[in-house]
Amino acid sequence: MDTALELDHVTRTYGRGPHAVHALHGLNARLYAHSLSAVMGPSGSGKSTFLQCAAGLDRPTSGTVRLAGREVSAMRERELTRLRRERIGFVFQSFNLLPTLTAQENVLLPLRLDGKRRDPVRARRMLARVGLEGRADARPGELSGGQQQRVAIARALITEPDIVFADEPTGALDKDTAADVLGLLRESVSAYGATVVVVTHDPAVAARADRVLRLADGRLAEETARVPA
Ligand SMILES: Nc1ncnc2c1ncn2[C@@H]1O[C@H](COP(=O)(O)OP(=O)(O)OP(=O)(O)O)[C@@H](O)[C@H]1O
Repeated sequence: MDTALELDHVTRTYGRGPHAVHALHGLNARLYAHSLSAVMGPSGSGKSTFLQCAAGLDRPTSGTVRLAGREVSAMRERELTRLRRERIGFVFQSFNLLPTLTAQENVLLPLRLDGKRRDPVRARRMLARVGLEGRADARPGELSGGQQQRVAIARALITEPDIVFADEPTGALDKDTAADVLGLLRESVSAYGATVVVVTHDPAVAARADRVLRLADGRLAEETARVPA
């Protein structure tokens, strides 16, 4: 199995002296390519900090983060911005679509920001893949929560990133819609070989993940791999 993401002795400390909080505390973790990993743990265990450091949105206080073999923790800001834009996809709990753009324009946004050719055929194909054939011209306000999250997933996948980070992607959805969205993330792994890391409180996500990493007090407390059926 190829390693997609490797965290080696990662510590992220907020504040100093007696008030210092170790959000991550010497965390060692490895996530594999072409699989769905869930990162879980109680509130305050370090999940958001893990995601921020892993995705190059924040820097560890010490330790190294390697994404697809490249040391993210050592990169300069410009290089990090490029890496996030080209090699990482993001999916958020609140969808984060631009309300004035159509579904198709939202999907094409990462390519537009990157100065790449905006290929509407590719966007429509991607929307069809996530079950939104025929809704390319709808604006987010005309779509349900589940459909908006599908657009967000299509947007995350359009650049064919090395890794997609999803932060509570089912958190704002009802149970059935959440199951659909989760099914779609699973399918992007099995059918298209995507690498997806979901940070979640939702046990239903963990149940369908290939691997579950449980954090406690900024450390890896437990790691379980799903036994193939
Ligand atoms: N900017 C910050 N300044 C100070 N302390 C912080 C900051 N961000 C996070 N922390 C602290 O670091 C610890 C880990 O926080 P983090 O948000 O990573 O946890 P989490 O597992 O994502 O929690 P939740 O499930 O509630 O979102 C907590 O004790 C939190 O209070």
